[in-house]
Amino acid sequence: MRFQDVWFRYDRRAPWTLRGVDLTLEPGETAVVAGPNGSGKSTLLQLAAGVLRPAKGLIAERPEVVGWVPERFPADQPFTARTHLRHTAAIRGLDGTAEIEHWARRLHFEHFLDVRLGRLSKGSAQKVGLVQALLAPPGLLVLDEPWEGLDAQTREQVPAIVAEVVARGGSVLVSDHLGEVARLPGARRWHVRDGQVHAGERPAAKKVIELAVDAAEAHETVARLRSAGFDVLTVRDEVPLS
Ligand SMILES: Nc1ncnc2c1ncn2[C@@H]1O[C@H](COP(=O)(O)OP(=O)(O)OP(=O)(O)O)[C@@H](O)[C@H]1O
Repeated sequence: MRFQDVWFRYDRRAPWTLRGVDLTLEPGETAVVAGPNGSGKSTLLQLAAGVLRPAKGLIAERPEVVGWVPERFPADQPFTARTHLRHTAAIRGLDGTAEIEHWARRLHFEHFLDVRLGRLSKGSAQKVGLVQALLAPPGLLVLDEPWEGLDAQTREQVPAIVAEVVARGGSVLVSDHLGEVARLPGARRWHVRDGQVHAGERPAAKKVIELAVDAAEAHETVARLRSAGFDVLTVRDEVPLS
């Protein structure tokens, strides 16, 4: 996907939010959008997702299936989570039953599938917001502050979900306030400031090494690895081989 000299403002008399943005996101690439509050991160993501249109310029080669997870999932709808997800699947040309069950199991929300969206907590609604973007494998996944509002268990899943989209050749664009970038190995950084976007270098290819330590030493080992400059991605209990 390519941004070609993209300009955007919310109103014809308003100042430009973004000016002359030129960017490329390759298939299989992840970019993390950073920048001060109000700099235009969400605006950039909405342009990428096709939710907003540029006033000038062009966004070329946007993949056909775009999964868009807004910062706040609009939960004021008269549907249950299941009905909402079924509608979304139908728009994608899918039956969706198997996909909805898969994601409800994986993100632990089978118990509220038949609860109306308006009655869900913010975090629960965010899960539905995440899943509606994943029912059909996205060629582009756009995540606006994906860690915000999600419970810890679901947050742990975000890097794995991103990795799965990328492994299928999809691209991922994610904004990040909470400094969780380190958990997305290989991600590029796009910095938004004063209406312009500066793309950082493509990071060198990395390998992920799994290692096991005694539970009592886990905390200290993580601290030692981090202080030595390594990105510690996950810490989990050992799953015994069956
Ligand atoms: N719907 C809108 N109508 C008018 N102005 C808007 C609208 N949405 C955002 N803006 C303005 O556009 C600018 C960029 O907003 P945007 O939400 O893209 O920034 P952001 O970097 O994502 O901010 P934050 O870090 O606070 O989420 C801000 O000045 C904001 O007030």
